[in-house]
Amino acid sequence: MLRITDTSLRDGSHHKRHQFTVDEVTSVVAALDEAGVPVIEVTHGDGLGGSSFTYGFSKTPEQELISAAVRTAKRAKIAFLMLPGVGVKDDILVAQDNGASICRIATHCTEADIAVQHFGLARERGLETVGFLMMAHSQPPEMIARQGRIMADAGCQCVYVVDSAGALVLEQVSDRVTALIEELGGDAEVGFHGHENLGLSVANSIAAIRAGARQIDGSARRFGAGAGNTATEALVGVCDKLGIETGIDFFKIVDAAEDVVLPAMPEECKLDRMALLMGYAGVYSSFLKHAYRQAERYGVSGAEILVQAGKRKLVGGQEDQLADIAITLAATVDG
Ligand SMILES: C[C@H](O)CC(=O)C(=O)O
Ligand SMILES: [Mn+2]
Repeated sequence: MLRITDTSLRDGSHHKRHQFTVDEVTSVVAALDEAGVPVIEVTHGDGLGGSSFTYGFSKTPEQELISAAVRTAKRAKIAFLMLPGVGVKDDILVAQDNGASICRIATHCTEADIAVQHFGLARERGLETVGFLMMAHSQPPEMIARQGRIMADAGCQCVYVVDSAGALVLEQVSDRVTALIEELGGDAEVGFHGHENLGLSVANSIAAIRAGARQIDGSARRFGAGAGNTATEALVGVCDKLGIETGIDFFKIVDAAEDVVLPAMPEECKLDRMALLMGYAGVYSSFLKHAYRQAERYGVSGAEILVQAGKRKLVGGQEDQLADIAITLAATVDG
């Protein structure tokens, strides 16, 4: 059976500027769990320890949100995300003490080696592990495969191709999934995490599944960074039609997305000019809200900030450079 992880309570945190409340998390987890979603990810958008000046402060401490999710879920496992250096090893232990059972560790797709200790610790403590190779569009399949090998050797049980910029197009997804499967040869499963910036997240997820991916991320109502993620409810419907078993009830997930998740969103995730530009220029989806903020602050074009971010090939963690770009643009306009 295909395993779908719903990440609306983690990737959606970017879209909500990390303002989730315990009540929202409780109602979303209850609805997703009732629909049969097997894994629900809950964390600050930038993972454990993300609440900061760089990424934006959380309204509610994420460990409280994780505890609330664990208390609420009757069947679903609760996962958390961590980026080595943003979160630290102790954060993993606290999340486990709070009842989370899946540790998802994300690195830029050329830097898997920074996660070796974290995978080791997670496995030693009996956590299930998932590895995220972020910005996977920026490297060819062979590099993704090499980096996946580092993660698997460190104890990662499922390596994800993460299309952080929503920039991958169909075969570019399956090529990367195939390269990973060939490299890992059963040492770890392969997964896919999509973004909707070029309108392809469901199609890309199906391409990944057809290439052999066994775990796929969705977000109910696409609640995620940029134009959002693969809509869990749409993915479930498409899988039903293709005879791919997910264990999720289509009618219940459609209701959950509309009646419970949508009210927790500040607004729908839009496939608008800014989001399309991100997919086209290969810009990290989580930069969207930061680009809006810097555009407003310095009176410059948000779209131009994103284009420049693409030219500079910025990666997650370089959010401060968006301010730098905005200041440079403002100086150019003034001069
Ligand atoms: C920390 C990022 O938001 C992880 C992610 O969801 C992505 O790269 O996409
Ligand atoms: Mn994402």
